[in-house]
Amino acid sequence: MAFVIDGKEAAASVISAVTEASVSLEGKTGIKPGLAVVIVGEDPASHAYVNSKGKMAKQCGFNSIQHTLPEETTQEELQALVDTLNADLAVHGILVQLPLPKHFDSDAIIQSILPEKDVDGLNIANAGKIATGDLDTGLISCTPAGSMLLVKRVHGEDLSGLNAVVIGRSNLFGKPMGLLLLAANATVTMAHSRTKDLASVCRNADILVAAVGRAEMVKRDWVKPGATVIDVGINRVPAPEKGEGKTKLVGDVAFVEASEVAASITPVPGGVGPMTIAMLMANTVIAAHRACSLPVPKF
Ligand SMILES: Nc1nc2c(c(=O)[nH]1)N[C@@H](CN(C=O)c1ccc(C(=O)N[C@@H](CCC(=O)O)C(=O)O)cc1)CN2
Repeated sequence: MAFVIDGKEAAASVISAVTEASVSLEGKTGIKPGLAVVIVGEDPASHAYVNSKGKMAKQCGFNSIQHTLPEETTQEELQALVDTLNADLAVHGILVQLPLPKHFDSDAIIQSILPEKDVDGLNIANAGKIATGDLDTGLISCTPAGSMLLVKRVHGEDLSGLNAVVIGRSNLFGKPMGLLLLAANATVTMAHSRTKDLASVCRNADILVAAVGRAEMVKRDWVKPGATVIDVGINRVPAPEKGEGKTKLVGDVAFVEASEVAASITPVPGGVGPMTIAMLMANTVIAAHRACSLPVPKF
């Protein structure tokens, strides 16, 4: 059976280092890292994530600011809020919770966040830095950064000689994840819905990263014996075994089957998910250090 990579424990250790850096920054400068989280509309899952971010920010000693806007907010109103937060010197990190309601041009909003405050790492300037191999001066998007931290816990910093396959090519995850694996010297294949014989491509992976958004799509025979499997999927599916109408979370990997073949694997829940919020806190404390012209902590 595979070793289960504990994302909660890894996230707790990042949070403890972030808290130490935040307390030390405040001690030196009197400045607390400021994180502004903006949410528009009523989506309950998004509200739950935003509440967790607010709680975690407070736990890290940050100044946590939440802006909750109604569903009928216009593009111009949201843009005006982002512009105000961009200009606010007490705000070091800005995050707009996604997805935004359908009437928004999300990309225009995300791209208008100042790159140095873009703690989600979704801005073209930050994405471009990863693409050019500069991992030190920008902000790296949280889920890929957290996934890499878990990969490095297993394999160390240098992935030379290892084949990595990323299933999924989104701007939010797949592309930056592929680039981070490449920057760590892995030989990277980006696979997606149009890839021919996906199962055999995946079977070649020493590191298999699944981000397809389809419940338990990656089966036992997709996994190379001894591989490391990182499951980025969060899918809510019916769980009749828990009672009528009940649901449960599963990843993009059939966990039990894959665990019989892999050497290490992340669970869902409790794997990559908690790392997303931990890396958001890490990016905020990094942004605050840069704003104070102090050397940035490493996580
Ligand atoms: N602006 C952003 N929007 C969204 C992001 C993001 O990174 N930035 N990611 C997701 C949602 N998300 C954070 O916002 C997020 C999703 C899941 C988890 C998590 O810890 N999941 C747990 C399970 C939680 C549960 O029981 O429901 C786990 O996997 O263990 C954290 C953050 C979309 N929007």
